[in-house]
Amino acid sequence: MKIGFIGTGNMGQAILEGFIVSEKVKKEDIFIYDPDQLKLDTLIKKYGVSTAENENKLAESSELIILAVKPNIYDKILEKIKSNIDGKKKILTIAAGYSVDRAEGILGNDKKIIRTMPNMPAQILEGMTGVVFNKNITHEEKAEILELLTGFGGAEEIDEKLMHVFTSISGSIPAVVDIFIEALADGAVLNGMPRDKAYRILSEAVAGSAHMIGKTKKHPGLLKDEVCSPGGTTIEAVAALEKGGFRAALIEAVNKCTEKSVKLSEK
Ligand SMILES: NC(=O)C1=CN([C@@H]2O[C@H](COP(=O)(O)OP(=O)(O)OC[C@H]3O[C@@H](n4cnc5c(N)ncnc54)[C@H](OP(=O)(O)O)[C@@H]3O)[C@@H](O)[C@H]2O)C=CC1
Ligand SMILES: O=C(O)[C@@H]1CCC=N1
Repeated sequence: MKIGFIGTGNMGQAILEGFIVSEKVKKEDIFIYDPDQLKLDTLIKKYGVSTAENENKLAESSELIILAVKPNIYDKILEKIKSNIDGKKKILTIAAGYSVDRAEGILGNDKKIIRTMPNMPAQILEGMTGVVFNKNITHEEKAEILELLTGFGGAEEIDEKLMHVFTSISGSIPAVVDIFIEALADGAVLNGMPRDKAYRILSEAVAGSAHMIGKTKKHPGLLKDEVCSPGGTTIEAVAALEKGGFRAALIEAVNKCTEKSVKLSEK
């Protein structure tokens, strides 16, 4: 399948890298367009992909078009390329708060639209992508797209009304985890550990703890209890977090993030 990227910023590049590293897509089948020529030149050199003169040329030569620009220019770009989108091509969106309805409103409800919410670990094949298909995507096409997206991590079809909260707990979550690890490393540095060593240890310890939840299927509260020895070290950390409002801050973070996705969808 010929795949075109409109926009090769942070997320576009992460997906591009995911396709190449996973070998799900041949470099000859990838086209990219971005107004930043320097960015294009770097990516062409790095991945051996091709560029297109503009958004319309890219749409003409691609069967699947990935719109990887900021949400505020989605309408403009879709308007621009719509004459090149027939009933066979597929448009894949990745923007926060950009509904299937909105894309259909511009392209027509006879077009094939896939709304996704990927996340940055796609670039190391450990991404998580939420997917919504419009009614024009066939059963076979759904399987083909899910197979493509699982090349760079997990992918699952979700109900579109859950896409706002999915954005909070998957699309945006790398930033939350990054802050969490950075702050924990500050604590380690405070106690004399070199920062690079702390980051290396934390990335393993945090990944392992996260995998425990998925693999053991135990309740996270139970896993926490198993770590807290009576009168031991961990319960001191737990007490400090509760005192600092850690849980409330995280709940509010998910809530605010979800609200913002809703707001973006109302624009
Ligand atoms: N970053 C993330 O972790 C995630 C992002 N997303 C979604 O991905 C989308 C992109 O975000 P992100 O990658 O972070 O943003 P970036 O700003 O990093 O990337 C957007 C890219 O699009 C380029 N661009 C601007 N205008 C055009 C145009 N007319 N044609 C082609 N390219 C254009 C920009 O160039 P220039 O910089 O020169 O303007 C930039 O390179 C957003 O819709 C966001 O909601 C979804 C999940 C996770
Ligand atoms: O911050 C954003 O709006 C995008 C969507 C999810 C992650 N980054």
